[in-house]
Amino acid sequence: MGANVKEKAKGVKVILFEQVNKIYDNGFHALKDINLSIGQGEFIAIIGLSGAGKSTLIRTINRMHNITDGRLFVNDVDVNSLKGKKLRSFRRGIGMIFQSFNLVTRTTVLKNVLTAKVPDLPVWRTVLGIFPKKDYIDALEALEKVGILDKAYSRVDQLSGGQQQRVALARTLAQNPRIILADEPVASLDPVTAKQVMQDFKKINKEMNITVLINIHHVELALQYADRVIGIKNGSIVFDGSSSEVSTEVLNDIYGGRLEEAV
Ligand SMILES: Nc1ncnc2c1ncn2[C@@H]1O[C@H](COP(=O)(O)OP(=O)(O)OP(=O)(O)O)[C@@H](O)[C@H]1O
Repeated sequence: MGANVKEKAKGVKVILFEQVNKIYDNGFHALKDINLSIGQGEFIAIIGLSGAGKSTLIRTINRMHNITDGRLFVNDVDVNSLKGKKLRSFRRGIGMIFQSFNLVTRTTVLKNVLTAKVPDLPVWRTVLGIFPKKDYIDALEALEKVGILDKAYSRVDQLSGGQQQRVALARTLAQNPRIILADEPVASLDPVTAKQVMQDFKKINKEMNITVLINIHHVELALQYADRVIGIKNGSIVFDGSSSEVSTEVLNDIYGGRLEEAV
């Protein structure tokens, strides 16, 4: 591990950024000299103004975005060196949750969760929609973990936004990930449902020791549920510490004095 990386991570280190920069093709410098070390089982909220670089940061971890320079390791694998089959299998080990759920709404909850198994199955099984018994058990267990087992045979478009986000979470769990990246997972939910979904994340984090990184605009939720907060401003990390260390001063720095708009 590089000596210049802040030792904030607890437990076994699973994600390591060393002097990472990301410059988009249009020349925009979105991540600047990022040094970060993240341990297995941490629950981290990434906060910052719109356009600060939060999505770019988490999307480099599963190589949805390539970094421009520096080094990025996940479980000691140099992420930038991955290609083809190895890259696809690496991505499957990392769950990704989006604000928009990304579900097939005109089919059942169970079928959506089972799609997590598709990459591992022979084509004939996926074409016929025939999954091994173990896959059904995994999918039903994942639904149970997020409290919507009773909805397994409901169509997704009959569910509320919060329930749909839980289906997305169950689909990710059925992939058996060690890391979950969530990009604004509660942004389109009402405050009560947003809390319930944050509780789901916390539960799977604690019970399954899955590392969770969440980009989030709701500062109060970030402080309530995350153990560690990373503040990003103009592509740089300006705060990295425990939620209890996040003071008004820290928030004013992260949000450039526009704190009232953030909380
Ligand atoms: N494909 C792209 N090409 C060029 N610039 C981009 C691209 N994607 C993002 N950016 C720019 O990079 C910066 C960081 O974007 P990013 O989406 O990471 O911010 P964010 O903090 O997640 O914002 P939000 O909270 O609004 O989602 C923004 O200025 C954005 O316009």
